[in-house]
Amino acid sequence: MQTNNLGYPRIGSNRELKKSSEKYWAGKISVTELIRTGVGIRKSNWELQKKAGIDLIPSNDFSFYDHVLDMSLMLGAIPKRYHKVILDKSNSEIDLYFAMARGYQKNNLDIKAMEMTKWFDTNYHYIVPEFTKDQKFSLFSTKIVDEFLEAKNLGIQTKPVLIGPVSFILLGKEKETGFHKLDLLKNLLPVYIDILTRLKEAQVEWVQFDEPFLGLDLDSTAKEAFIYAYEEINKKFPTLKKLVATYFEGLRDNTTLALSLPVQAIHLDLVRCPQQIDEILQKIPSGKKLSLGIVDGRNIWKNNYQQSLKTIHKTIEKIGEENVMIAPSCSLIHSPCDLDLETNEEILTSEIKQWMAFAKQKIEELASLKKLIEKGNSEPNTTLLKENIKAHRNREISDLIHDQRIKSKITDINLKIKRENTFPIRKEKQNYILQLPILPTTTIGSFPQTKEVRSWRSQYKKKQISAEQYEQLLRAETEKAIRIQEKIGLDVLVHGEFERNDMVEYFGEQLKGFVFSKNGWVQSYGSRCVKPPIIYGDVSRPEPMTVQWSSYAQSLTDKKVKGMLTGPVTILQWSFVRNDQPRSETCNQIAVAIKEEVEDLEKAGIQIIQIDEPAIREGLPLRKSDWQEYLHWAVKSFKISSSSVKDETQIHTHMCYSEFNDIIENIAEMDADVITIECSRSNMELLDVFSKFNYPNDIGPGVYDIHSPRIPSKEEMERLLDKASKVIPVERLWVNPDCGLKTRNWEETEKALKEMVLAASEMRKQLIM
Ligand SMILES: CN1c2c(nc(N)[nH]c2=O)NC[C@@H]1CNc1ccc(C(=O)N[C@@H](CCC(=O)N[C@@H](CCC(=O)N[C@@H](CCC(=O)O)C(=O)O)C(=O)O)C(=O)O)cc1
Ligand SMILES: N[C@@H](CCS)C(=O)O
Ligand SMILES: [Zn+2]
Repeated sequence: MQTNNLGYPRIGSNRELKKSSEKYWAGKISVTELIRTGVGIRKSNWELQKKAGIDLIPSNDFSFYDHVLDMSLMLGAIPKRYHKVILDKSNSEIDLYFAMARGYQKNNLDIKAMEMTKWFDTNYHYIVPEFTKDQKFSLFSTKIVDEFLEAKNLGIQTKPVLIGPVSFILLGKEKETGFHKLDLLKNLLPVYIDILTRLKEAQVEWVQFDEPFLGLDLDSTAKEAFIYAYEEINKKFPTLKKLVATYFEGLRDNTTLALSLPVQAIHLDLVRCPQQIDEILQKIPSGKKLSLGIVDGRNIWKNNYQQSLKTIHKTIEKIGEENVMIAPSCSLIHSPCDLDLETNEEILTSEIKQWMAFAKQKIEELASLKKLIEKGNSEPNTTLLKENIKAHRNREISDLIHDQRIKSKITDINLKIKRENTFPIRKEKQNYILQLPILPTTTIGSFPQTKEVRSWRSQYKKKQISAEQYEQLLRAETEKAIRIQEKIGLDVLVHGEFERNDMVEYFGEQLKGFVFSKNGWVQSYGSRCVKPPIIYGDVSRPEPMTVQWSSYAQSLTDKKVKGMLTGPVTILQWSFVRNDQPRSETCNQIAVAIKEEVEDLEKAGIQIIQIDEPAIREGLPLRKSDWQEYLHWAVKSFKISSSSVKDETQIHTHMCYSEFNDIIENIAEMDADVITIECSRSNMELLDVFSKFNYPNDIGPGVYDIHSPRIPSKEEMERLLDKASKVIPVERLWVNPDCGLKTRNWEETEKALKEMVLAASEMRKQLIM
């Protein structure tokens, strides 16, 4: 039996990659230094896995920004607009790469970044490959071969990882009409053959092809594409060991297809879909290897050895030990690096820590399971097993987890899940109270999280400044934000969220049932990381969480200040969630906590409250047949949090990164008085579905992209508003950016918002004429 890893976190255990990349972008270090950081991270990752005893160690799992973008570069899928970047001789391959990821504004060039979207149902974002009708592919980057040789020079034989040809195409977007992206497969395969030829020459033994789409609903064209692609590859490389990795879902109706592919091994996600193993074992052709994804790559809980051993033994019995690999369920890029770095008892107590495993510990778990299989119950293996059983038993009976009062709150039949009156009645009452102009202007909540703001928090956490000093600094920053918003002329103000390290972590820190890591960073996109809170027990709200900030901001101005909360589904989705009860139950508990906060904000006189739910779409199961069950509890949780206010209180929600076509009815069912959405990058196309469905409530389509430092002009926003007003009646339109402004600086923010307010007033004038 072999241990197999699908991918290791590439940010470095102290976020070395983030720090280095940001310095490189700021011109503070050279390309050589940046590359050196990459070399260091790869070396340490490979050595760690080798030392732990992993048999199949991945290479090419490192990326300077995103592994899908790496593939586009490798395959020469470089959109024409970036070709000018290569023509500038002072630029290297990595500058072209970053231009595609982040846009390029230099030397009289102004090129927008490629689109970014969510990686399946995770909080990781990838750069979307772009395809044209006459798309050509050719080997552009040899990174995969170079990194294999780099490891080999260190004496480590690795298994290069790449995205399989079908998933690569399915991840991309057709930038023109008149063709189907899978038509491109025939042109793409010769480049895969070229890469595999070079890898074979370099004496690669195993190659991992990631094909996560095998876990999704596939039409017949996609199914045929899988067969065609792997038959073509196998014709050329019959003896090269090919492992097709599936993850994030079970194979279900694609089982026969996946097992029929002419490859030596298939990887299964047995955490998401443990039950698939029985069908697979019945259908697997003899001699094919199975990689059992039994260690959870998406969560931080310790593996249950007894359960894993049962699955491994069952598989060995059926297909023989020589055909079995054990692995994490998916790449470990979704796990934080190393639990051993969590040494602060005040942040993470040893009682809870003993229930957990980060990436390094998951690697060690695989090695331990292998020992337990190979050497049976002899010492020291019995100790390994006993310790694991003890940790699980300790968690099961811990007093920290269960709270009967919380359990009864969520089953309370008096819990309101519907507003008192319908939207038209509420709107009339809100108009009367709020007295807002037509096309009201607002922002999504956060204002620049400057270096200073972050360093105050860091000093406060390190006890270098007192709680009073920290609060005073944040109050001053909040007042500054209020004055700036007043000067710009926005209609509905926000307090700016300066007190928040992150829109989820901040709430987690104040809720019971959550713990935190100090260094448990996970890549979100490029150099941006998040530190997901860990939900270990029943969730409740001991005290108000945001009321003092919203009330303070409201006390500074006559304009309305919007209260700002993160919704239950987003808190759930962007946390590591307990695995001892259904997610829906945890979500309901968070919903009750948010409801209590909403009620306290209302009592404190806050008349507009926004409950952000940017992750509601991301949480949608990958298989359509599972959608309704999820949507039922997700929407209900939002409604629990938002329905107990009076008609006059205006509830907003905000969603970014969302493709609403499939779920528009459920969005309508959430019944927020106002929804703000990301829209500018799609040129308002996202609004079509709201219009087609006759979405009944108010909408604020984002009129500019906050991910870019570019300042939008008044005219371009007017054009977008004009376009929006053709599909949504102006009485129901709001004017706002796409998302929060925390990643921008003040200069960009002020300039862009001034233009936005001017665009709105221009539109109002035209309406009067
Ligand atoms: C809206 N988005 C979010 C997602 N998920 C979340 N959990 N939160 C989100 O907001 N998913 C979808 C999108 C993804 N977008 C982003 C955007 C920006 C970031 C980001 O900027 N991340 C920061 C880390 C933010 C944070 O937690 N900051 C902390 C700690 C800051 C820190 O590094 N401190 C230093 C010391 C600093 C000093 O002394 O000057 C340290 O601890 O070493 C804070 O502000 O306190 C990032 O840096 O990557 C993420 C996702
Ligand atoms: N209120 C949050 C939402 C981000 S999705 C912000 O403005 O950053
Ligand atoms: Zn957003």
